[in-house]
Amino acid sequence: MLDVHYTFSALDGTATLREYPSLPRVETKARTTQKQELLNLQDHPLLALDDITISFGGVTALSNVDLTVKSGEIRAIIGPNGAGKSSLVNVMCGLYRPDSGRVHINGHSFRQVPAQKAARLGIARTFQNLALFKGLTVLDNVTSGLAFARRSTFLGQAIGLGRARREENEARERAEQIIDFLHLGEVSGKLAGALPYGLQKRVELARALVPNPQILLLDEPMAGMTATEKQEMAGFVRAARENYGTTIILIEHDIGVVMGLSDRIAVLDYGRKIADGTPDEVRNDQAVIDAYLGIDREHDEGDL
Ligand SMILES: Nc1ncnc2c1ncn2[C@@H]1O[C@H](COP(=O)(O)OP(=O)(O)OP(=O)(O)O)[C@@H](O)[C@H]1O
Repeated sequence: MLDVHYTFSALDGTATLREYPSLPRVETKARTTQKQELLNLQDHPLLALDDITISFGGVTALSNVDLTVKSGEIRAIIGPNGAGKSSLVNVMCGLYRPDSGRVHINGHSFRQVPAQKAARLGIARTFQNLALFKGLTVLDNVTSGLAFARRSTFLGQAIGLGRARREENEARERAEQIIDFLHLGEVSGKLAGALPYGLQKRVELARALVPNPQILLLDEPMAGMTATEKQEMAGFVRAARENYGTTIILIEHDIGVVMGLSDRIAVLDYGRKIADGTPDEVRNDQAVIDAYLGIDREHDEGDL
């Protein structure tokens, strides 16, 4: 059962023990070396963002953001609307090129992650808005998640011979396994577009899981769901980590779900990372409380 209980009652103003202290801003080599040492201390994170800044016109969506993601953890990114969460995920998967900073994935370092190679780097993602093939069955949608992993040529696939036929069968088998895993067996032959919204979101999760990604980016996987659907989805996300060892990075607005599901949470506000730590650390962080409640500290000394 998920712990989805979250209140602001534990506001005792305790200073947050950040897991990774922020580094003094020292330019050039000294800073790079310090950063490297810090990264090494963190169990060799599977993914690390190093000093990412990106602007759109006059809007700075992300400002000097650092983030590490350890192998096998469930890592949430939260923050008010417009805080920069989607931009951060778009930088991780190569949709956005930051103005400065670097992305480190599994020993590779990029200014811009090559989006077309994201699958080969072990990254899969889901989108904020559903992006299913509504006129295809659930099974076909889930199988399509392996399209980039297959090695046979388009012509070979079209005429269904040799390696292409074998890959097709393997893809179906793998899709069926994931469909069972996510309890979608009963709707496997139905058109995705005809399913209730909550199930469509689960089909999206299935399609993202089918290539067995090392890192799964979930952009608001529970948006628009009922409380029960959210709990089910949270259970499946956790099960994916337990069963397949998938490292999960998720953006989610429902703080209760995030607190119960995540190992560590990074909080963004106006493009800056204002807190980073365990759910308990973040829950008690005054900057986080202020960001969410919109408190102006100079003018509000009273109790909450
Ligand atoms: N492609 C883009 N073009 C122009 N502005 C953008 C683009 N992507 C993001 N932004 C701007 O960057 C800022 C951060 O947006 P982003 O979508 O990353 O925030 P968010 O935290 O995901 O917000 P929400 O919770 O509302 O989805 C916003 O001001 C947004 O308008």
